[in-house]
Amino acid sequence: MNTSPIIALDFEHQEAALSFLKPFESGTFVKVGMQLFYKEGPAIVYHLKEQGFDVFLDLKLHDIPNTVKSAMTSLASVGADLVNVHAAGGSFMMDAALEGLDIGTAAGGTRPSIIAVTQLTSTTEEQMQREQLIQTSLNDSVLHYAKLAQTSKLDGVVCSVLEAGSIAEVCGNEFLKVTPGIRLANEAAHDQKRIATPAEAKKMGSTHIVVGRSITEAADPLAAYQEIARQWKGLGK
Ligand SMILES: O=C(O)c1cc(=O)[nH]c(=O)n1[C@@H]1O[C@H](COP(=O)(O)O)[C@@H](O)[C@H]1O
Repeated sequence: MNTSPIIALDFEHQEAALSFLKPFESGTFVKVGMQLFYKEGPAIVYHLKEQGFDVFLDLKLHDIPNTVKSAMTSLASVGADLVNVHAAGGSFMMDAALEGLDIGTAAGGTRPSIIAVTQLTSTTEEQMQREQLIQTSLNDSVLHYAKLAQTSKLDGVVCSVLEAGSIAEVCGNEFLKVTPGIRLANEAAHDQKRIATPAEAKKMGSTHIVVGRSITEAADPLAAYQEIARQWKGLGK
């Protein structure tokens, strides 16, 4: 899979997203999340694929197994390269998600990769313990979800850079560690709590980084993307 930084297209509508992407080469990896998908539907993914972009469709499914299975059957035909669910939906739900994707992938077509969100990068250990009543460390909770996702034969997880190393030790280097919460040094964290730089992500075992506002809100988004990609390739701090 394309290992370029994944740009989170958190825009209000298709025109804004496509106009933002004009300076970017085809082959760039982009993420369509809830905001854009709920507004534009599958058409936004068709447009991006037509223009040669790789697409992570980030809808974070979390429901009973039967519902997630049928939803994944529908999503399989949208044409995304990567989709996700919440690991907290449980192993039966993750099994069902994969089954649904297999059913929905047209004969001979390529099944999108599927990953599970562990603990959101906006969650701290203290908040997890207090609100979710999980009494382990945050790292252990993320690792537990990663093992559960791997047992369900998912392709990897969404986690923060801080947990990527221990997941690599337990689940292997091939298992995807897709890490949002990326910020350049001295940038505002906004609502993110478990953050790291692209260079740290590279060192600590991420397989992919997801970057939104550091690129989309930059004065020169292409230059910001190129600097992030340079650090991510191990070419700078
Ligand atoms: O699944 C995700 O992509 C995701 C999971 C997670 O734990 N944290 C997280 O930030 N994300 C997404 O990654 C993007 C991060 O955006 P920025 O904080 O602007 O870089 C957003 O589109 C989030 O929806």
